[in-house]
Amino acid sequence: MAEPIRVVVTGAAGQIAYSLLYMISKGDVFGPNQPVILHLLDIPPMMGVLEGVVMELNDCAIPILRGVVPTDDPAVAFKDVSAAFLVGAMPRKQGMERKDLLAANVKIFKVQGEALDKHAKKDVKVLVVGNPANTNALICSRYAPSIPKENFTAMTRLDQNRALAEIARAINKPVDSVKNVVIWGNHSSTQFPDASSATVDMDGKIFNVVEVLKDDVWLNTTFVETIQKRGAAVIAARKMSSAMSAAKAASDHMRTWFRGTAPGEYVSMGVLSDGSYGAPKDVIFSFPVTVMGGKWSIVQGLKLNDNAKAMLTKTGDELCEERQEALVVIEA
Ligand SMILES: NC(=O)C1=CN([C@@H]2O[C@H](COP(=O)(O)OP(=O)(O)OC[C@H]3O[C@@H](n4cnc5c(N)ncnc54)[C@H](O)[C@@H]3O)[C@@H](O)[C@H]2O)C=CC1
Ligand SMILES: O=C([O-])CC(=O)C(=O)O
Repeated sequence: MAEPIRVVVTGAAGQIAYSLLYMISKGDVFGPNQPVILHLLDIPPMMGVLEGVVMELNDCAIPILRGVVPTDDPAVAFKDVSAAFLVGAMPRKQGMERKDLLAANVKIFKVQGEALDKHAKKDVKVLVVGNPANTNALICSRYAPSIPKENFTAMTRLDQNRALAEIARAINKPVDSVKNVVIWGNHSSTQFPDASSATVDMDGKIFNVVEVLKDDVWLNTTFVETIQKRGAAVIAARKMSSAMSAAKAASDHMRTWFRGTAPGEYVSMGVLSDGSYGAPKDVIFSFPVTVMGGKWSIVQGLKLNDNAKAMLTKTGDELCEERQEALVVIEA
C-alpha cells in the first residue's frame, strides 16, 4: 500500500467538515488504497468540540485513516500537507449575499496562505470552500508566493452538482447520464449555469440536453435562477447553509483534481483566470476544465451567445469588485 498523505481540513469542528471528514477518511477522494493522515484545524474555543470529532473518526475504525492531528495552530495544521480543504469561515445567514462575508472572512485566508507558504508541500492542492470562495482563494494564493498559483482553486462543484441534478430531474434521466453543464464565474448569485453544451447519455447514445429538453425558456430563466439562488433556498429551509451537499462537492472537486476527468467530460472549478472567454484576468473565475496528471486546463472553443457573454461580464465585474474590497480589508 502507498505511503500515507497528509490532508488538512480547516473549520474541522463545523458542519461541512462533519460530513467531509468521513468522506475523505473512507477513500472517496484519494481512493480506497491511499492511506491518509488528517490534520484538523479550528479555532481555540472549538477544541472541545474537535475532540469529539476525533473520537468519532477513531470510532469509525477505518483502516486507511492512519492518523488524526487536531490543532488550533496553523503551523501544525499545514505541515507537509499534500491537499488542503479550506472550509473554516463564517457562513452566511438568511438575507445576506456571500460577498457580505468578505470583511469577516478574508483575513483568515491571508493567514492561511502564509501558513501554506511556510509549511505545506510546494505541490499542495488547495480548495477554498469558505465564502466568498473565489475571492478568498485569490487572497490565499497571493500570500503563498512559493506555491504555484494554479494550485489554488475555489469550489463551484456544488453549483455544478445542483445543475446536473436539476437537468436530470427535468428530463427524467439518472444524474450520472448528464454531463458537461458549465458554471461560469463567481460562486454567487451572479454565476452563470450554462447547459448549452450539456449532454445526456440515453441507452449508450449521446444527445444534446437542449435538443432533448426542447424548452429554451426554462433553461434560460427558471433553471438559471434556481441554481443561482439554491444556497439561499437551503438557508431559508434549514436555517443553516448547505453542508452535506457542500461536503460531497468538495470531495468530488478534489477527487477530480487528483484523479482526472473522464474522456470527453469536463467539470467546473474556480481557477486563476487567464482571460479565456473574455473573463477578467487575475481573479478566480469558474471555468469548464479537464484534468490530467493533477493539472487542470480550461476547455477552449465553447460557443457563447450574446446573453451568455453578458452573463460572464456581470459575474466577472462582481469578482473585480470583490478583489478590490478584499484588498481594502486586508490592507486596513
Ligand atoms: N463554496 C461553496 O459551495 C460553499 C461554501 N460554504 C461556506 O463554507 C464555510 C463553512 O461552512 P460551515 O461548515 O457550514 O460553517 P460552520 O460555522 O458550521 O463551521 C465553520 C467552522 O470554521 C471554524 N473557523 C472559523 N475561523 C477559523 C479559522 N481562522 N481557522 C480554522 N477554523 C475556523 C469555526 O470555528 C467553525 O467550526 C462558510 O463560509 C460557508 O458559507 C458553504 C456551502 C457551500
Ligand atoms: O449559500 C451559502 O451561503 C452556502 C453556499 O455557498 C451554498 O450553499 O452554495
